[in-house]
Amino acid sequence: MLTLDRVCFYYKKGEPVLENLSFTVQAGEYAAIVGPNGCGKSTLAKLMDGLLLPKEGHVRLEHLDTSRPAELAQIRGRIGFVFQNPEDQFITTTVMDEVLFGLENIRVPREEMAGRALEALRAVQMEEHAEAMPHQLSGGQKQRVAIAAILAMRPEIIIFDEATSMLDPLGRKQVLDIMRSLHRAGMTIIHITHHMEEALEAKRILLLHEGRLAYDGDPFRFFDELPVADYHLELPFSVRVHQKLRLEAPFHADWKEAVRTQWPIS
Ligand SMILES: Nc1ncnc2c1ncn2[C@@H]1O[C@H](COP(=O)(O)OP(=O)(O)OP(=O)(O)O)[C@@H](O)[C@H]1O
Repeated sequence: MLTLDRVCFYYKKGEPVLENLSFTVQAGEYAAIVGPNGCGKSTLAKLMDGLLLPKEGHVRLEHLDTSRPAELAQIRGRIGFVFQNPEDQFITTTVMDEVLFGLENIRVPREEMAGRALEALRAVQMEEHAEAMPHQLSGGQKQRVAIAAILAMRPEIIIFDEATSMLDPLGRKQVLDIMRSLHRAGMTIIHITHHMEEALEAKRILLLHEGRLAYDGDPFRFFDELPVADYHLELPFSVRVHQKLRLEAPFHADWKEAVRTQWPIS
């Protein structure tokens, strides 16, 4: 359970980015965090992972608190972070080394390392590329390697911060499929995204607006009841079709009635 308790954050005093933010993400949840550009989504993600510390309030993973230096490393070990640009994370020369590097950092016993790395590469269908150079892979493959490097460390929560935004449709689909299957396997997924189609995948949507939570709940109610355009967000295609059909439903009802009166079944 990851809890934000009255979190306030600013980069520059007097210019708050997040104000008095409180919510809890339960183990096994799949939550999307959405909001207009610059509303503080990435800042929130970094606070959740302990990359940034709140100016006021607390971020806790169960009883561990990011503001206690002795507990921060434990929290960071239990939460994985996938960035927008996987290349920012690559520092070694092969895919396998990239995954092993993370394991070395968290001091996994040497005899366990190769097995864990292979298992993680298999989970993202990249084991055949273990000896490839990361920089020669496609965008989607690079992001899958970045995910494997995180998976090998066996986190409980993975935060995807705009992790699909640089990918082509196929790469995006592959990463979304991985997120879905990780969620099915019990992993807690926090997905920060601009893409409302992707947000629809989540079971819960949190909308950030002007440093506060403007919505926290079901994705269907979110798209149905909220003036989504007011937040500079686009409705997913499927929701637009659904709303259009619903608007036209009276016409269809009349049409059926007209058919029934014109050609009554005797
Ligand atoms: N390192 C930084 N130093 C100073 N200000 C920053 C820094 N990082 C972000 N900001 C500012 O904090 C605010 C929130 O930024 P953040 O990147 O968290 O928003 P976001 O919702 O993720 O944006 P986007 O959707 O454009 O990625 C913005 O006004 C941004 O300019």
